[in-house]
Amino acid sequence: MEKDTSFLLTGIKFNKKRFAGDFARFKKRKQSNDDGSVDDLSYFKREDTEAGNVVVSVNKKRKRKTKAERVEGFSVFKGSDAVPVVINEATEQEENNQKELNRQNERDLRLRKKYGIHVSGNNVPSPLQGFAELSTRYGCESYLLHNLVKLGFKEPTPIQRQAIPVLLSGRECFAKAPTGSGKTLAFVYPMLMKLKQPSKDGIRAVILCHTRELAAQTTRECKKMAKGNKFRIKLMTKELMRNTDFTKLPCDILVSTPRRLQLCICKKKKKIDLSRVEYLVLDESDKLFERSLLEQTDSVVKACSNPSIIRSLFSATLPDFVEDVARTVMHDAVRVIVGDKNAASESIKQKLIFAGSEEGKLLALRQSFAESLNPPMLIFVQSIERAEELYGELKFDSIRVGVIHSNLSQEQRENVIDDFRAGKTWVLIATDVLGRGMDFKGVKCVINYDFPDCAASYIHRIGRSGRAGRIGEAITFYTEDDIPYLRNIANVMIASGCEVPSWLIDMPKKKWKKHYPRRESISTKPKDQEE
Ligand SMILES: Nc1ncnc2c1ncn2[C@@H]1O[C@H](COP(=O)(O)OP(=O)(O)OP(=O)(O)O)[C@@H](O)[C@H]1O
Repeated sequence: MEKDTSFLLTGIKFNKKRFAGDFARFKKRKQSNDDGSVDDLSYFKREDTEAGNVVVSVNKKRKRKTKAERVEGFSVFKGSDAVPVVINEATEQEENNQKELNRQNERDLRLRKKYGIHVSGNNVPSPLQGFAELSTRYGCESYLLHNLVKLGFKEPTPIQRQAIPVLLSGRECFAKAPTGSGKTLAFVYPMLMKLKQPSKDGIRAVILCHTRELAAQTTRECKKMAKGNKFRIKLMTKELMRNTDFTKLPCDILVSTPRRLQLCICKKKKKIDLSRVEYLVLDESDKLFERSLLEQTDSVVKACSNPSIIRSLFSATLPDFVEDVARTVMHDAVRVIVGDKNAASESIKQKLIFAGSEEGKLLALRQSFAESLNPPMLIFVQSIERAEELYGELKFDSIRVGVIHSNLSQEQRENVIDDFRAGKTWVLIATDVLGRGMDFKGVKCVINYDFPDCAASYIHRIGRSGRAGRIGEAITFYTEDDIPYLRNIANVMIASGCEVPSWLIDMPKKKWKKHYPRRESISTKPKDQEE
């Protein structure tokens, strides 16, 4: 007797030759249900009735397939005296299953409503009621649960409640949830659960991040979550690119920027092979689909050619064009949206301040430092040049200030981040290189010294504060040049539950193209005295 189908055949005589077609179909279906869930293994349950008859009951989650499957299943038992009994009991069982399914759907709806989760897609798996279900529903290994406890995570965040079961069910997914709401864990955790053990079968999972800083942070987070297992989790550094024979690289999870990975794909010799990648995550996916990164991202997506790959897209902003592009490559994906589509995190207090001129901005900034400096604090400007100018102005004030932008070397960038994390620097001036994804837990205030270039950029920048449910503050300076775009920020503020003055709501809407106006220099020193 075949091991796979033993539960179907016990106690009856089965002519395998005659019913080869049916047999093959059952076998095939069993193999395709490979999400490892307890439910799926018991897709067909064999139950012995008191009369010794065999009843085939169908798992509630596959209800839509029930009818067709049952009819085919019965053909297997043709000629058996027990058939009429089976039909009645099976019908009753089916009704019970339907009732249970309805109850489960109602529970799911209630839970999703409670946590502001919106889903679309076929047969979306139930959200998690708590982390304990990772073990009861999905057989999560205990070391992973221990790591959650060590990290101090008691309850899943809304995105974790829904995205984790989706990915564990082997479904592709695009997810949008507010900044600081735990999206990293939502994609790393199911990846670790599905990979199970380290293996030497080449690179099995890839996480793409738009900047080196975010890639480094994500690698660190992965390692924390995987502690206790010997997964090889690698960050694609310059050194790794230069000195590695990728045909021999032992690696389970690779974290990289698209540019670096593309260079390794295009190498002439010892190039990287991504054809066995089982999981691909595009973090900050809308950024990865922007023109500047699209070609590189596309090369990586193409190189991950495993037909059974599970891809997922995560971001706090998910414009329609990203969904449209994603839909062309993803199969039967589930869409998970937490909160309002164009909202910032609700735990951030948002303020707009009219500064009049460039000089006015600097005065307002110094005045706010004098009144109350609430470090650590991030200040965003629109260009590398302006970041250096502002740094030049503030570095002699009695505050500890740092600056970061893409013209610094990798080592300088790492040092600046380390100093900021360690509290050696109180105020960090940054371009949009730090605008997304970076998790500086304690940041209490973000200042948009220069108006952001689009609504998404605003949402991500201010989302560096108010993370993991903490209270944050965001102040945005604006000048005459920015006034036409104020209404767009007002829309985000309204969607995030902030109060907005009526004059702002009455302003006309303006289609927001990339807004980087020419601004006067920040520097107050005469040109000939600048260093
Ligand atoms: N279940 C949880 N309970 C408490 N804190 C959590 C939980 N999950 C994650 N966190 C913490 O929340 C913070 C934000 O998480 P993360 O960086 O993943 O946010 P994000 O949603 O990816 O934000 P962004 O959109 O800005 O990239 C981190 O410090 C993380 O450790």
